[in-house]
Amino acid sequence: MKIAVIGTGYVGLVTGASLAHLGHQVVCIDVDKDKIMLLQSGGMPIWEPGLEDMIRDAELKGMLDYSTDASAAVSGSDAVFLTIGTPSSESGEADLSALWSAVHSIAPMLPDNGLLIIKSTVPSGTCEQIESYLRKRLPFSSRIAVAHNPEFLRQGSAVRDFLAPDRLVFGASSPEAYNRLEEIYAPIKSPKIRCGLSEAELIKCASNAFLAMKISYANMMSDLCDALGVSIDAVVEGMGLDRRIGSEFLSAGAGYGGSCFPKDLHALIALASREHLDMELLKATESINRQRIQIIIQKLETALGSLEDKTVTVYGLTFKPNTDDIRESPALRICSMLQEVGARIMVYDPVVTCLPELQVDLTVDMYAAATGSDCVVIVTDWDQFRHLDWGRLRQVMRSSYVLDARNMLDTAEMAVNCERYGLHYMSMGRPSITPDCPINNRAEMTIMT
Ligand SMILES: NC(=O)C1=CN([C@@H]2O[C@H](COP(=O)(O)OP(=O)(O)OC[C@H]3O[C@@H](n4cnc5c(N)ncnc54)[C@H](O)[C@@H]3O)[C@@H](O)[C@H]2O)C=CC1
Ligand SMILES: O=C(O)[C@H]1O[C@H](OP(=O)(O)OP(=O)(O)OC[C@H]2O[C@@H](n3ccc(=O)[nH]c3=O)[C@H](O)[C@@H]2O)[C@H](O)[C@@H](O)[C@@H]1O
Repeated sequence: MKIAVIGTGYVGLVTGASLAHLGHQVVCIDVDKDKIMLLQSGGMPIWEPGLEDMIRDAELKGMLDYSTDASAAVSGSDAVFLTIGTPSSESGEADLSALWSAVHSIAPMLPDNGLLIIKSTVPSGTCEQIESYLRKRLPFSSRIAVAHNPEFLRQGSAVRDFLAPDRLVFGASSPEAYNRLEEIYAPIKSPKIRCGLSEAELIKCASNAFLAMKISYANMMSDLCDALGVSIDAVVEGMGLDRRIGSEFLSAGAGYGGSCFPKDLHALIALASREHLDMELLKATESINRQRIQIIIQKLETALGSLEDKTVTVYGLTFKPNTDDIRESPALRICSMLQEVGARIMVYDPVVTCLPELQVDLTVDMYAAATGSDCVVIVTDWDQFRHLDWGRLRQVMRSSYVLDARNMLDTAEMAVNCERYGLHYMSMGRPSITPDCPINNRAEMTIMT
């Protein structure tokens, strides 16, 4: 099929490349001329595992192209995907201005029998409004269909998630639209759900809100674990084995960030408030998430005393590992709060190596970033932090504290490192480890099969 993808960001580029990989002829379109020029000249605007190889392969086969001009690609298309950003507005509602601007500009280009597929995350009711706009605007509107096909990929595993999703959601109001979506995704064998436009929109927002709520639940429990001296690891492992609960998205730590959970929660709360509904559970989810940063600062102050004039090393800037995205990253909030309390900050991230707007020392070497430091705080769980040379780290540091704000390190291994190198290891909802205090055995759980 001939497919135009409008909006070549994280979702648009992955969607375009994956659809080309599945055998469709795809043109990715964006208003950002620099981005399109970069792609046309073989560059990559984002860093996402597996994406570049798939793009090069599709380009070689002549299945993937880029343009700033939507007209030819849209008018000759069997389907147009809209993958435009829907950020938070000041009121918390989704800002749909860029999406509507694209709808207005491509409406006259849509072919008779065309299919416009909204992939952006939008509040319930948006796609019906787009459909009725097109009906009024276009002469042959009865034969143009609108569909909503929300995207559930995660950054860092976007290609895998796109090609093997847990489910595909097809929201539409005509059999033709469902059938075309089935054709587009025919090679993907995941369960396919057919529903109305508004139901599809709500499936997406409710799913993100539920996942965020699960994370905040784990974080709330980790605070209780800290107070009781109990290990959150054993608690969530024991909870997660209950299939009704499941073990994913129960990792306690610095809280969720990224371009989606925070803004999708705001948008859902704002949508409900228009209907005079107070989404208390979601408000509590947000509040618990906000408190994570304060809790991290308190842990540092308990260990080091006043942070004024202390040097703190922040490991990880991105909102999660395996992406270069720093949108709404907890690390940025930790850096600004550390600055507020007068600490000097040194930062290392494996991918983000330059960020002029952040007034901190950013180095490209993990150990250089820790030199003279009073505490290393792991904020993003990049795999390479699992393989740190703890002896070398302790040698370059001024003091001996490590705060693992993602609970990514194995406590038994850290007990050995603490004893060997004189480190003090802290984490979130797990007993601290000091050089002279071996691991608390209550934290260990053995699963007998
Ligand atoms: N980032 C993610 O992991 C996921 C995002 N989503 C949703 O997908 C949507 C897109 O998100 P991202 O890809 O992260 O956004 P993004 O900000 O990375 O990309 C959006 C792109 O649209 C372009 N654009 C804006 N107006 C345009 C227009 N009129 N014509 C052509 N291009 C235009 C921008 O220049 C930008 O390149 C959002 O609704 C988001 O909530 C859904 C699932 C996952
Ligand atoms: O709508 C979206 O944009 C996407 O939002 C999330 O994907 P993403 O934000 O890319 O990444 P996640 O893996 O969900 O992580 C989000 C944040 O939660 C944090 N997190 C995740 C899991 C966990 O157990 N604990 C935790 O703190 C991560 O560190 C990260 O900051 C959803 O997982 C995707 O299904 C959805 O498509």
